[in-house]
Amino acid sequence: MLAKHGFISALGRLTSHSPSSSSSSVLRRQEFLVRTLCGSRIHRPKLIRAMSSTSEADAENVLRIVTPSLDPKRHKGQAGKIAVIGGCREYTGAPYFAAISALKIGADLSHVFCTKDAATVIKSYSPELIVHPVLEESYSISQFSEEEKRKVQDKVLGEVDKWMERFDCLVIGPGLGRDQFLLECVSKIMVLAKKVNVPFVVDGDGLFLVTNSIELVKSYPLAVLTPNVNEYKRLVQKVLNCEVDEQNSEDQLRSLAKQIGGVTILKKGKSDLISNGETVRSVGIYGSPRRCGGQGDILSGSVAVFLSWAQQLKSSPESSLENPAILGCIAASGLLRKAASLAFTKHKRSTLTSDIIECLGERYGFLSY
Ligand SMILES: NC(=O)C1=CN([C@@H]2O[C@H](COP(=O)(O)OP(=O)(O)OC[C@H]3O[C@@H](n4cnc5c(N)ncnc54)[C@H](O)[C@@H]3O)[C@@H](O)[C@H]2O)[C@@H](O)CC1
Ligand SMILES: Nc1ncnc2c1ncn2[C@@H]1O[C@H](COP(=O)(O)OP(=O)(O)OP(=O)(O)O)[C@@H](O)[C@H]1O
Ligand SMILES: [Mg+2]
Repeated sequence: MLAKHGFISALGRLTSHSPSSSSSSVLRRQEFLVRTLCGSRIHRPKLIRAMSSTSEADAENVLRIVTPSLDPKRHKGQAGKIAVIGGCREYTGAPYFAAISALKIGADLSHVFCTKDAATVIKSYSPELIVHPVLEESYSISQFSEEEKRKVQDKVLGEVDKWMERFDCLVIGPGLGRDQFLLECVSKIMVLAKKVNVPFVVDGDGLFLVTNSIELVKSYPLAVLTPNVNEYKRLVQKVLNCEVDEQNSEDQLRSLAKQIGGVTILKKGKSDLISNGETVRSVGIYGSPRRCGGQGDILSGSVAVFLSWAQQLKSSPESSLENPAILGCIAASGLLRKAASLAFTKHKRSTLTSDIIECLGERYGFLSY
């Protein structure tokens, strides 16, 4: 055990000091990753069998592998450009939490595409975020003819489209609201993202949209859904046509992900469960007993960053073991839980989402170099 830890930390140091762009570094990271996820020196077929059953992921080591080194040769943007699609009249906290978490973890740029009403509020929370006041809700166009509404929709899509290819990952849904006109625009934004293979994490009201139009994500391997208990229940009812079965939650999650064509689903709960329809992994690190709103938003922003970092590790099409979406989910869940635990030791029952965000860097400090 200790010997394995020694080996792991030695290899961790090795990878974190070498330029992440070099192929030997990437190969070392992958070799390390395979060992970390599945135990040391296991042959490939055995490895694949090990991945196909539910097991507790070693989140801390996945975090270490996925995180790129802070290499002075890298330029702004290489550590990740994330965009959150969300923020409306009612909700300005959720998109802020998701977007600022992405920056706190180490992304270089974090954008928010929201409604005009939400934009000034979100900008005032933080000068770090790039905020685009481009989305429209029905109330602002209620006097418009159908033709004029179509023009507004085209304009919204044009505003997002000109940025789309620059993003490494989108987070669709935190604080989006459920306005029909706005959700129609967001459906089209998802189609644009799929066209250029930009991964996306769907959360909050994005899941409301997707549950009612499952074809938006079906068979898109770069889609990650992060449902909470209510959102999961609605997905199961809609897609599997049954109720949530807590006795067989792993099998049910696997079936759900398979039925949606192999998307990755992170089911949030006491233990977070992650599946892409084949393997099921869990992250049960002790977090915090506080269930204040906004923790799921931290998670969705974090998954986006870790997923895009994990994608940089991928070297060959046959390396199916290193599914970046699953790795991204494991890393994000592990980090959030550890940060929540640290925040709770400081603030106890007063712990708020912003306290947990403050702890992301602190908990992550040991990986920062
Ligand atoms: N500070 C903020 O701006 C926050 C905004 N949030 C946003 O709020 C929006 C809604 O997210 P929630 O997590 O609250 O959504 P949920 O669907 O989990 O819950 C919404 C509310 O409706 C209730 N509810 C859910 N399903 C129900 C049902 N079938 N019958 C009756 N009541 C039901 C829930 O108990 C909850 O109070 C999302 O856009 C989310 O991102 C949250 O992320 C929390 C923080
Ligand atoms: N019962 C629980 N015990 C321990 N941790 C939990 C529990 N439920 C959720 N969590 C943790 O909190 C994180 C956020 O999950 P939660 O269910 O609160 O999301 P959410 O409802 O979408 O949050 P938000 O308020 O941001 O919308 C999860 O990743 C999980 O790690
Ligand atoms: Mg949520």
